[in-house]
Amino acid sequence: MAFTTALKQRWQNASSLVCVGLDPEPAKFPARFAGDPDAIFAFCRDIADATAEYVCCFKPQIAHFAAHGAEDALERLIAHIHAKHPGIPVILDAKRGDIGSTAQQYAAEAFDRYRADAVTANPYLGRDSVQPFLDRADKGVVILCRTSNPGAGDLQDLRVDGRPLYQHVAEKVAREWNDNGNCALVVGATWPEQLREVRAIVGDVPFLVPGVGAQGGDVEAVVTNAKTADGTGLIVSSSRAILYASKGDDYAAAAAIAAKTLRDEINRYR
Ligand SMILES: O=C(O)c1cc(=O)[nH]c(=O)n1[C@@H]1O[C@H](COP(=O)(O)O)[C@@H](O)[C@H]1O
Repeated sequence: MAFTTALKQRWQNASSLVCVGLDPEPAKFPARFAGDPDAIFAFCRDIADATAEYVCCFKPQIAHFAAHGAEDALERLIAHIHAKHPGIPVILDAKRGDIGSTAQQYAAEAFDRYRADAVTANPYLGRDSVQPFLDRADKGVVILCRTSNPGAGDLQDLRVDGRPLYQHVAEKVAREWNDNGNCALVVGATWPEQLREVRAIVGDVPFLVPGVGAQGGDVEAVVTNAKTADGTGLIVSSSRAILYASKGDDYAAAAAIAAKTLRDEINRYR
C-alpha cells in the first residue's frame, strides 16, 4: 500500500498522530541489556511492540544503528514491524541528498534493502537529487523544510526574493515536486509560527514534526497551528522522551504510557 494511503488509514483507525522515533543509544538502555550482543534490536523491538497501538508511524534513525555496526538490527527491526504491526508505516530517518546516481543508491538502500515506507531527504542539492525518491510513487519522501534545531535559521531563514528560504522549499515541494502525491515536509515542533506559515503555503501536505518531548516543543501550539481542516496532517514524532521514559525493567510499559499520553494530548487539540 502507498505510504500516504497507509498513513491516512492509520491516522483514522488508530486515532493517533504520534510517531515513535527509534533512536537507540545503548548507554541509556536498562541494565538488563548490558552485555547483550543483540541489545539494539531487542530494545527497539520491545519499544515498538509496547507502543504500536498508540502510533501512526515508527521512525528509526539510521545513524543510531550504523554507528554501532547494527545495520542488520535495523533490517530485522523494520521486518519485525511489518510482520507484527502491518499497516503502520516506517519512515527511515536518513536525511539523504546527493547527485542523481548516488541518490539512486540511497533510494535502493532505504526502500529495497531496509524496506522502509518513507525516507527523510535533504532538498539542498535540488530536484534531481530527490528524483529517485520521488519516482517511487508508493513510497513517502519527507523533505527537510524548517528543522527543529537551534541553528535551523542559519541558512533556512536566509531571505531569497523577499522571503525565507524554507518557504521556497515548502512551495517548491508542494507545487513542483509532488506530482506523485508522495511528499511530506519536516517542520520542527519548536517553531510554531513557522508551522503555521508553512501550512498556509502547502495545503494538506503531511508534516513530520519532531521536537516535542526532549526538545521542548509545545503540543498545543503544534496541533492548533499545523493540523489540516480534518484534524490530521501531522506526524508528531518523539524519540528520547518515549524510549528512555524509564531506565528500569518497566521500560516498555513506561514507553507505552508516554506514547499514549502524547496521543491523548494531541487529540485534545485536534
Ligand atoms: O528528520 C527528523 O526526524 C528530525 C528533523 C528535525 O528537524 N529535528 C529532529 O530532531 N529530527 C530527528 O528527531 C529525533 C530527535 O527526537 P527527540 O529525541 O524526540 O528530540 C532525532 O532522530 C533527529 O534526527
